[in-house]
Amino acid sequence: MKLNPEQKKAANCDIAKHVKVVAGAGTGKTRVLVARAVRLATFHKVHLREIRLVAFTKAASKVMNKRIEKALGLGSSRVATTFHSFCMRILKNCPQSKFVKFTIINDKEQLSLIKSCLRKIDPKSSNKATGAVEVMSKARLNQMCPVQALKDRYRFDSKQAEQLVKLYATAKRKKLKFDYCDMLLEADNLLNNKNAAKWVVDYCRYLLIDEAQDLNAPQWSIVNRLIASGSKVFCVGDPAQAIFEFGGAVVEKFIAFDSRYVGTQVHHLSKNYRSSPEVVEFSNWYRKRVNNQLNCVITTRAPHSQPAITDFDSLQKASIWLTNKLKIKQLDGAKLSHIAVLIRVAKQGDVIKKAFEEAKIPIRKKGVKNGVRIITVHKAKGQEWDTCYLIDPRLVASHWGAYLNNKQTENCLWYVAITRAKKELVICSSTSRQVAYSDAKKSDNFIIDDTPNRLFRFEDNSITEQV
Ligand SMILES: Nc1ncnc2c1ncn2[C@@H]1O[C@H](COP(=O)(O)OP(=O)(O)OP(=O)(O)O)[C@@H](O)[C@H]1O
Repeated sequence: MKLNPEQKKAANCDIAKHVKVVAGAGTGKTRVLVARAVRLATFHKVHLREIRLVAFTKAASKVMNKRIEKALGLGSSRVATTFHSFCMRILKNCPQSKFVKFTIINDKEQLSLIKSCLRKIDPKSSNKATGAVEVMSKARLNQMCPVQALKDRYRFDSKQAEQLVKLYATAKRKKLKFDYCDMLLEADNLLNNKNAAKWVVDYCRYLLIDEAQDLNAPQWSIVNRLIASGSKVFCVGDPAQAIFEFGGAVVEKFIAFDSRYVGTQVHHLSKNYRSSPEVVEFSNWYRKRVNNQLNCVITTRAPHSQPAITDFDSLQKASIWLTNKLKIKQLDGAKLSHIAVLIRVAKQGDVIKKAFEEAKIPIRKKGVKNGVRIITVHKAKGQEWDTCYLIDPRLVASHWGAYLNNKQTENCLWYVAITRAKKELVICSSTSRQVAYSDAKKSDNFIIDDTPNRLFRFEDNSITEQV
């Protein structure tokens, strides 16, 4: 695996120390993480069983396992895993665990379980099922009281809220099921037992963590307990890409990691291997908006085209314009699988999908490889495409302000979105529509509207070409 000198220094540094790699998008953090795992196994002869690489999604862990396999020539490798399956493995296999028979509840089971609990406390409230699970999980992950959270959100009285929390917990236990939140919290509980922690450390003497800026409080607690029992941590992350605040992520813990564990080696990577200089210049401006202290990056890529912003007053119009653009690209022989449309909420995707389907533009899904990817910014994290179209969150039918995060998280989301583009970046914006951050006034400018003119070109929103 090719590494530049900075990357090599990080991947090969002292294995007796904790390491933190903090760097911008596209600088090869994931590559360094995989290189570290390979180095541990080859140069230091660490048994693969003792190396655990924690990725943010199943897809990311699959890619990492493939790369490790390629480098080590193994038949199969399970070094990389998600945090949740790591916890599940601990709970199922650790001799001190009481949960060896438990399995993960799937979305359908969870919904029907919570609905039946809601029916018992108030037959009219079963429509609150999806929201109620989210509210309870978020509160638990943020170490807040789920009863209070339910009361605040749904105006349940204390008795009803308490009853719901209890009924749901008992129903899950009875069925020997865990939800995602239980897995983290129970694994964390288990590791409070020193013997259990010692047993687990044998399977993660070297704990490598991707996207560490998005770890939540229980995940950090697990990491801290493992460190206390002897694990050495190598974590990579980027505070400008902290986009999972709603899931309880605490970026401050990643920022403070080296102060908490004195002696931690800190590395920075400055070269971007993903995006053209125009995209990098554009994204560096956003990076500074997130945090002026963060280092900007320089690129190794060839120039391409300046990012474009096109203005629309409705999502329908933007979808038709996009359809036309993609037809032209298809005629020019572009591979549709190298193109992504990045949306904020699934509802935006429904409108765009409908327009593409009517125009017979293939959309990437199971069985369709050469199709355009329509994907939320959250899911797009860690991925890259030649061309990215970004859809302004203001371009939705109604309630457009309701789901926006606070300003800081919005800035991070834009940084993540922009930095997925390798060559071409087009923003379908809507300056005529207002937007409200959760922590600011409606009259506040949305981040895109503040972008300096020198960093982008305006693109006409009319459909001129006949396709
Ligand atoms: N030394 C290198 N030589 C060639 N290509 C590289 C090098 N380092 C990274 N790359 C490529 O750059 C791209 C970005 O790398 P990677 O995904 O590891 O970055 P990242 O820092 O994890 O990005 P993000 O923060 O966006 O997830 C990938 O296509 C990767 O293969």
